[in-house]
Amino acid sequence: MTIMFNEQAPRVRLSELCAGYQGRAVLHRISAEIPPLTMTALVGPNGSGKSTLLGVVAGVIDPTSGGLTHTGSRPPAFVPQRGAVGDTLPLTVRQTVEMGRWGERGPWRRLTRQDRATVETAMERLGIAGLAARQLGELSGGQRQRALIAQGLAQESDLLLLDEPTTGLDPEARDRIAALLSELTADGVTVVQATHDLEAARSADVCLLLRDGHLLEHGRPEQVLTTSALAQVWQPA
Ligand SMILES: Nc1ncnc2c1ncn2[C@@H]1O[C@H](COP(=O)(O)OP(=O)(O)OP(=O)(O)O)[C@@H](O)[C@H]1O
Repeated sequence: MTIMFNEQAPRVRLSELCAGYQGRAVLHRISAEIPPLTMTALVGPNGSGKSTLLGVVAGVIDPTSGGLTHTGSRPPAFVPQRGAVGDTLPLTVRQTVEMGRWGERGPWRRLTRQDRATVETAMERLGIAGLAARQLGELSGGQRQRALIAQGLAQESDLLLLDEPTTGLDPEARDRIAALLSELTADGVTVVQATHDLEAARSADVCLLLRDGHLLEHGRPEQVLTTSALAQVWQPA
């Protein structure tokens, strides 16, 4: 199925893509397009391959076969699941967010005034400017999550990939992030999030429903999030 919301080429095109880990096949012949300037939600039960697919789009996992095409000129910004990042690193919130600028600054990592302004804005947008000097390890899970999202934002990519960005957040923080992500798409960013948050999936422009590494459905939320899909994903037997 091809979904085009405008005349522009898809930001990412997957064709017959397969991927996995050391001989273990996880994704099976995934063909899909991620339209630009939209929010795409990856949904599916635990272990269905959402994180793996994000990792492939992020370029941290190589496909074993099939094609992956990016039309953007900038590398994607990838915000992995919080559990994948050491919570005990001796870093402040500001230092964590500053790491988002390293890709631009190269090996010397000397930040410009503009970089520092970008970092400040990213922290403000996530509501963590007041925590800038705090150690990451002293924060609550939700605060750390927001610091990692701010790091992704600071990369100023046109493609933001987030793995479960709202998991473990309180309703206020969840709403803040939902609003931020829709602002970003309006500002020219293509957003892809793996999510178990039904509200986030419903508010996406496109949903990709995965099960056992296969793409079952691909389309608008109202087409994809059917009663039976919801029963599989949100109330697993
Ligand atoms: N580093 C790894 N090495 C080997 N197998 C892995 C690795 N990471 C994930 N897998 C396997 O790949 C499959 C898909 O996992 P993945 O994390 O992509 O699913 P998911 O849909 O994101 O799940 P969840 O909703 O639980 O986050 C699972 O069977 C998992 O055990």
